[in-house]
Amino acid sequence: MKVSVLGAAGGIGQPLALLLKNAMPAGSELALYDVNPMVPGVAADLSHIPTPVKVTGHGADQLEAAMADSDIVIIPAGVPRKPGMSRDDLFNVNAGIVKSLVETGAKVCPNACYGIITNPVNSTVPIAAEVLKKAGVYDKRKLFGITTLDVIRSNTFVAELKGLDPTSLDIPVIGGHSGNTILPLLSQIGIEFTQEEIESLTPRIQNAGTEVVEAKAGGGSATLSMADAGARFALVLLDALNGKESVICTYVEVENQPTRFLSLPVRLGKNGVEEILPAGTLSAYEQKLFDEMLPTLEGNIAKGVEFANS
Ligand SMILES: NC(=O)C1=CN([C@@H]2O[C@H](COP(=O)(O)OP(=O)(O)OC[C@H]3O[C@@H](n4cnc5c(N)ncnc54)[C@H](O)[C@@H]3O)[C@@H](O)[C@H]2O)C=CC1
Ligand SMILES: O=C([O-])CC(=O)C(=O)O
Repeated sequence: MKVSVLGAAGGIGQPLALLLKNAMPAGSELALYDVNPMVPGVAADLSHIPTPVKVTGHGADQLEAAMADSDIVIIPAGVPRKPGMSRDDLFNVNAGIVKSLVETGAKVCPNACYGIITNPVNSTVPIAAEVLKKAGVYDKRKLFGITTLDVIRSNTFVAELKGLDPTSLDIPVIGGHSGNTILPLLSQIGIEFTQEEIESLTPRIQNAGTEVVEAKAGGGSATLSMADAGARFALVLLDALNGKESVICTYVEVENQPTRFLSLPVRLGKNGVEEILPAGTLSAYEQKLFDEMLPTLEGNIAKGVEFANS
């Protein structure tokens, strides 16, 4: 299988490529693309690690070669937030980047699965969907917004609070990937919380990205934890394409839901999305937050669709 990473010289791209180089199955290929001219050097650097994964580096004018025949395309290309910015403030720059990358993918890897990391994810995934649709190659089973970081943060924060092993947790997080659209379902994991604990954990999870942006003080947003989350997602998807199914929360096109795109638990298999699972029963608190965030998510989706079709 071939995985391409677009934006591979960046803060997320480099550690993500490292994690993939060390964990992808023997015989697979990792193609790294970036507009930053150092990307062949990132590939040369990684290629010295003795794992049976071939790494290639592709500079600005080699996007087609990087993406050609990819089975999975992971996109962290674009600008990150600085303190005081919302993810939506990145739209003007990042929407065009995602649009043009996916336009090329539609030509050279029409059957690829896409994992979108570039923010604002709530809008960049609908952009990718519309671009692929226009090109006549859209398969909604193969387009994902990567929201795994929200899940691993939830696991970490709950484990810290309750003195548990974080690797024993897999907390469902539904909705989208920004502020109040991120909805962890703490009522579903068989752990007792006081309402006070829930009302402190939930906003901490929703604002965890901002916590990192502020702590980095102008130096960017989460890169290392996102690389870990991105690698987890890509490896689960690779396994699924190879026949080993898993369930993971991810932002996909859905049916019979209040919005066209939503993060839900999804069963991944050989064709990408095999089944979108129900969110299950929400507590009254979670249902209220879900209902309240819908207009924001709907607006983010509409903005992406409009941009892609303008
Ligand atoms: N989905 C999620 O949970 C998360 C998403 N993000 C998002 O990921 C994106 C990347 O973040 P970082 O890696 O920290 O930024 P960065 O600035 O360190 O790296 C971005 C890379 O993209 C490259 N790039 C820019 N335009 C490109 C193009 N047209 N084609 C290919 N490469 C291009 C840059 O040269 C740079 O190497 C941001 O939009 C950020 O908001 C960040 C953390 C979590
Ligand atoms: O907060 C940001 O801008 C980056 C991001 O999406 C996250 O860390 O969840």
